[in-house]
Amino acid sequence: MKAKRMIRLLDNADAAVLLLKQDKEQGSNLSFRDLPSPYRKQVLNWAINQDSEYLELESHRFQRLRDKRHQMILGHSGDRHHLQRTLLLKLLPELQKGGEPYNATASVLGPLLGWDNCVVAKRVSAKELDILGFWSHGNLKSPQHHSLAGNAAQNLYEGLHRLHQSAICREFPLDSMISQTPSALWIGHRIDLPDNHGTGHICAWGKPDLLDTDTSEWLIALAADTLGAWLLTQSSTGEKNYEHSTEPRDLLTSLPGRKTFDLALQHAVEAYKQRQQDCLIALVDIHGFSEINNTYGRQEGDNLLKRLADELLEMSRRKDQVFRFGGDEFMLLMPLTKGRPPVAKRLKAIESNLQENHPEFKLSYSMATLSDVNGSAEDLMLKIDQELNNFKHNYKLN
Ligand SMILES: Nc1nc2c(ncn2[C@@H]2O[C@H](COP(=O)(O)OP(=O)(O)OP(=O)(O)O)[C@@H](O)[C@H]2O)c(=O)[nH]1
Repeated sequence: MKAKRMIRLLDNADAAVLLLKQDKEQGSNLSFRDLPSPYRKQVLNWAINQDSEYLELESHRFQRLRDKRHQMILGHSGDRHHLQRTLLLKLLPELQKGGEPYNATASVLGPLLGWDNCVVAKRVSAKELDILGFWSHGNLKSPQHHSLAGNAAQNLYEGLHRLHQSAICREFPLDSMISQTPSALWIGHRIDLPDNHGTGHICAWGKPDLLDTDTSEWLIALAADTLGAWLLTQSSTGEKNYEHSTEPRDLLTSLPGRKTFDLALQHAVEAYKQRQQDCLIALVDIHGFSEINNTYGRQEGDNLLKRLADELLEMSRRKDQVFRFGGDEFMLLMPLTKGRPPVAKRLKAIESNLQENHPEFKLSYSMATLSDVNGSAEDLMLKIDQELNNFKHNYKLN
């Protein structure tokens, strides 16, 4: 077939096509002619003067087919709008089906990326990963459990300011998944939820087949955000199934009481186990409150309890909860986002506010996080009780 007739046939193809005969341009289709002129020059220069199998330009990857005299150059577009649409149109129904979401993400993202391997992992503890989605050379593999130590993704979870990373596989000889392909490129992206940075990560390694590295990174980030958003909707609908307390609020302070605290702590423990959502619990007690009652009368004691309840609510963020645990004891439950909130400093400020009317007013307090006690509610209560006793004991000594 004559070159011109052939090229006319390819005019409506999405791929950009350029035909050369003995290094002379024979024709090109519309998609090729639509490319910016510097691109076209670069492609022509590569086709004539260079031998590499592929040429990657910002949004295209060019490949050549040749015999002794002819060359056909084919350019595939890594058009991001198209990729975004494809990812979302495939991934959302897959997630909706209700299967394992990490695996669903790997099953859609793997073929779309076209790298040899694509992993979607969940961090199950500070030191361990579950590889729940593993797409490798065209197949989905069974889940695996891995230690985070030595894993290429380890840096993504450390410090948490590094959302994205790329490296060469040989840099991670201890990572058994990628050590077989030492010269391959590895790229990874962390999955973040608003209250839980580092829920998991997505990575790909091997030879990029369809997309250039930039586009792959961008697509992985999009998949990570989509999966993160999905996990978030699941966890909030999950919370709707939680048992709610029917305990009436405390009449004096309007705060929820001890039974509600027990339930809230149970929920916090579940969130810690499922999503590694850590939480700080603080027990706050008025030091020598019976003395205050005796000196100023119970009415004044009541007023003080109300003031303290208001101050504790004021120092709390939207996600924190304050409970009247009983008598002059209050409990704070604070999901952790960026490290520990300065609870002791805030309690000192409350103390000095209330000392304006009652110079003898002092608070005793103790606190612990779920991660301090490996997620055990019982150990947490024991720890904060013990520490409160120590605190009070120290007051008496001073
Ligand atoms: N005004 C008032 N007092 C209360 C209320 N509930 C409990 N109390 C009093 O709070 C006091 C708590 O006593 P303790 O647990 O010994 O506490 P404390 O005197 O602060 O002693 P330490 O905590 O060891 O410093 C008791 O005197 C109770 O009668 C209330 O609703 N209003």
